[in-house]
This record gives sequence, structure tokens and C-alpha cells, in this order.
Amino acid sequence: MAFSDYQYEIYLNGLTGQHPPYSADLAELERAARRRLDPGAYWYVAGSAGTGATDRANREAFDRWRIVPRMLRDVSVRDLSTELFGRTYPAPLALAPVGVQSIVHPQGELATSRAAAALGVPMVLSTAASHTLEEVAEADGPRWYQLYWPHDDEVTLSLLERARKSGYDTLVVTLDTWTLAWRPNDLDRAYLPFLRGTGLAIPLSDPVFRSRLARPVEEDLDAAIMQWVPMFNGRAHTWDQLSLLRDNWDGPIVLKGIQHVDDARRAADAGMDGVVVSNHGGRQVDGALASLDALAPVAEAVGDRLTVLFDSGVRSGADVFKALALGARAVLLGRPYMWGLANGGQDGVRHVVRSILAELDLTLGLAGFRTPADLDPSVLERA
Ligand SMILES: Cc1cc2nc3c(=O)[nH]c(=O)nc-3n(C[C@H](O)[C@H](O)[C@H](O)COP(=O)(O)O)c2cc1C
Ligand SMILES: O=C(O)C(=O)c1ccccc1
Repeated sequence: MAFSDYQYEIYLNGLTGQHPPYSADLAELERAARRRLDPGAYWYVAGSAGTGATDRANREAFDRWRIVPRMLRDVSVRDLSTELFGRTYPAPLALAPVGVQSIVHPQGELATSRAAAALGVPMVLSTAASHTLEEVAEADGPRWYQLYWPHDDEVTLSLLERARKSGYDTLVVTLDTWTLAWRPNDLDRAYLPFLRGTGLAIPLSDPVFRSRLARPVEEDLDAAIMQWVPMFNGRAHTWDQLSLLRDNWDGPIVLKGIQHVDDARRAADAGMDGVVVSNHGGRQVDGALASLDALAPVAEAVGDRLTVLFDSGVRSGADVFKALALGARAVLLGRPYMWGLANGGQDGVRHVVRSILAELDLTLGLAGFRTPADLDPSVLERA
């Protein structure tokens, strides 16, 4: 089945009076999510750092590139399949690590993992998840694990061991959020989910972390929270510490949050396998450059040594096309699938992923290309 078939499916259902349950316009889906969610939860997801300048820059950077369609080519049958770290996936897309998903839907990461598994796209499970590594692994799809790197090596090793045992094959290490940035939307509501006990399922179920506590989690949750927060938040790691991860993780390691070519080169020198060019969806350094503007220089510098992934600001299949053209091997999708989750749990996430991949498939064909590998910067023009 082609991803573009989702378009026919929707039209054909309409002939028998079945109205689509979700909008194909993902901005409308966000508005619907906003109507359903508590303001604290909505703004936690929708919001960004500071004045929102980098969040807007992420979008404006996409708008500055335009696709140049080519005609009369043999592109009716297309192939979106993509190899990443020696494994073939159906499309150049993964679900970005998003913590605390139970703030938008009670099934949280369980719903997301089932939707991802059914489509075969990788889900990157956050360390700040509302369900454990083991629970999420019950959906038998491709699983990657995102580490918020604790400042306690034994806890770190325990998390890696649990991830490995539960079949997470790729480790994503997020570097840009070693402490939370200034986020006015959340500050004004004094809303920080993990201080309220959400997004702690992984540490609270960890035997080594639990052994650090004076009293069991069940008797003193607040003390456990206060033990965890400074363990993963507030202090940065340094390049020399990466060897701990390299020595204790057999599979691919991907550094997330890279925006400078020298950091990308350094990742390759440190024996890493990939980078995610990302500014965390504009949620960290307000005033930072658009992530898309960092992509082509990084891909040119290290594309032959590392798998270059991309996120921040992807809102459509056409955006995925542009990121691939600028050098990404695949993109991570962030907020849009949270709007799907808020509206319809597993089914809503499925809708968002299918919509983006259908549009990518159609855009690829209509622009005159058959596979993601056919794309390079020459297929775009500056607006
Ligand atoms: C509500 C929310 C929670 C997030 N939690 C995490 C996280 O736990 N770990 C992580 O590496 N990135 C996290 N991110 C960042 C995403 O992985 C991704 O980089 C970002 O959402 C991409 O930008 P976009 O939302 O504009 O697509 C989070 C983003 C959002 C919106
Ligand atoms: O909010 C975020 O962007 C994020 O990365 C995060 C960090 C800690 C807990 C939950 C989410």
C-alpha cells in the first residue's frame, strides 16, 4: 500500500457518508486539541522559550525554501523506504521523543507506541515518559530510547540496560535540555509536569534509582521527585563523558540538539553514529537560529560520516521534503503528533503520521521524484 492511498481512503469513505473524524489540516487539529485540553497542558506542548522567536524562525525558514516541480517523469510508483543505521524503515520519519504524554491523553506513550508500531515507524521514547520502558515495549514496533542523562553513572547504566533488554536498539542522547530554558507560558501557570509527578515512570521504576532513596517511592513520592530532578536537570555533561555511553551501548548512538558544524564533527570524532539537527522546537534558546538553517552546513560537513536527522518546525509532508532535500536522512516529528494524541489517542497519532506521509508521497511524485534519495538542494529555490 502506498502512503498516498490515505487520500483515496478519505474520499471513498465520504461516498458512503463517513465523515473524516479528524481534520487533514494539522493547524485545525491543533485548534481542536486546544479546545479539549487544560490550558496548562496545551501551553506546555504548544509553548516555547522566551518570546517564541526561535519557534517562529523554525517555521519561517521552511517558508523561505520553495520546491521546483519537474514534469513528464516516470514517478507513478514511488518508494519512501529509508535505511537508518542498517535497518530499513517504511519512510524517512520517526516520532520525536516527547515527554509527559499523559498530560494530553491518559494512554500517553502507550497510544503513541501502538500507532507507531502499526505503521512501522520508529518511536523515540523519552526518559521523561509517563509509562515505563517495559510497558511501552509491549507494542512491538521499532523502538529507540532517548536518554536524559543522569549525573549518576550507575543509574545511567541501569537505564541503558533496561532499554537494551526491552528491545530499544538506538540511543538518542539529548544535549540541549540539560536544564530547562525560560518558558513564560509555563512560568505564568507555574506548570511543570514532572514536579507534579508526571513523566517520572522510568526513574521511579528503576531499581538503581530506587536504591538511592531513603524511603520507598510509595511512601514518599515528593522526596523521590526531589532526588530525580537534580539528577537529570541543572548541570551539563561534557564531551569527554561520552565515552561512558559509547562503552556501554552496543547499538547506534545519536546526539540530539546539534546546531553547529564543529559539534557535528566532534560527534563523529567521538564515535557517535548520528546527530539530530534540532533546537528542541524553539523550546530552549530563544533567539537561536532556525534549525533548518543549521541543516545543510551540518549535512555537508559530516553527511559522509554520520546519519543526519532533523527536527524542529516540521508541520507537513512538504516540510519533510524540504528537510530531506537539505540533507536530512529522516525527520523527527514533534508537536503535530501530540495534537493527534490529544484528539484521538492511538487513532489520532495514526491519522497525523499517515497525513504527513501521504502528503510527502504526493509532493515527491508531483515534484517529479521517486525516492527520498533523489532529493538534493538543487530541487529547492530560495523564495
Ligand atoms: C511537550 C514536549 C515535550 C518534549 N519532551 C522532550 C523530551 O522528553 N526529550 C527530548 O529529547 N525532546 C523533547 N521534546 C522536543 C522534541 O523531541 C522535538 O525536538 C521538538 O518537538 C521538535 O520541534 P517541533 O515540535 O516544532 O516539531 C519535547 C517537545 C515537546 C513539544
Ligand atoms: O519540555 C521539554 O521540551 C522537554 O524536553 C522535557 C524535559 C523534561 C521533562 C519533560 C519534557
